[in-house]
Amino acid sequence: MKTNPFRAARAVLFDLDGTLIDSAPDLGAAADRLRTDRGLQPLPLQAYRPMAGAGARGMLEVAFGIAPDHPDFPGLKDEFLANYERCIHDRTSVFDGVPELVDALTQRSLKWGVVTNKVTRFTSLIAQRVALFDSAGVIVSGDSTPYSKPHPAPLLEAVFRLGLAAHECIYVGDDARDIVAGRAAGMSTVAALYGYLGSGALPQQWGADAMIETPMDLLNLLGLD
Ligand SMILES: O=C(O)COP(=O)(O)O
Repeated sequence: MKTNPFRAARAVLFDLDGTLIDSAPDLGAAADRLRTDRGLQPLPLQAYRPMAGAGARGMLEVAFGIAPDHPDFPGLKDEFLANYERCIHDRTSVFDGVPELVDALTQRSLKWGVVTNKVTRFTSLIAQRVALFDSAGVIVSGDSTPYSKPHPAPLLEAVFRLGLAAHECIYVGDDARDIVAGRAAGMSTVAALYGYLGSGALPQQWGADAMIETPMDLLNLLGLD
């Protein structure tokens, strides 16, 4: 009989923005500041929220409707990142249920970690300020390897640092690119439906092995509830 990969897991790796932390209010505020500094009307947080998982690219797309190939993009991106650094933890919170989930994993001797596309400059500020991350076995950022998700390299780096094999790990994320990366790395994947998902996303079509409505649903999947 085939082993259930969720029940045989030895570690759970998580995406950061939209999966462990609700950073959309600060990301949106940093982008909206660019608008108000230019005399434009502020936009509501709901406009920014679905795109918060796409970092600067997503926020500038909402604030100004521009893509990375636009000539103004690099300058606006630098200004956005400076704004974000100033407000990075003002309104950001850990999603309800995440601390309990992480406690349950560590109590059952499962390792856990973070694989994010956020660059180290910001990931480390958040890790320093949020106690949850003290028990993380590994934190891999978007610039920790030459590639970022959907490339599997950051996930494989996390697996290597944990001293495990990819098939012993689960990857949980709220974006199609998380599921693509997890599958390419040879992990079982879980789509976090409570996250940002991306505008107009159809997570049922991402090819994830499972979907969860809340962080604590993961315990049931792992057979730990
Ligand atoms: O900042 C980003 O690009 C998104 O970060 P994430 O991978 O934790 O969702």
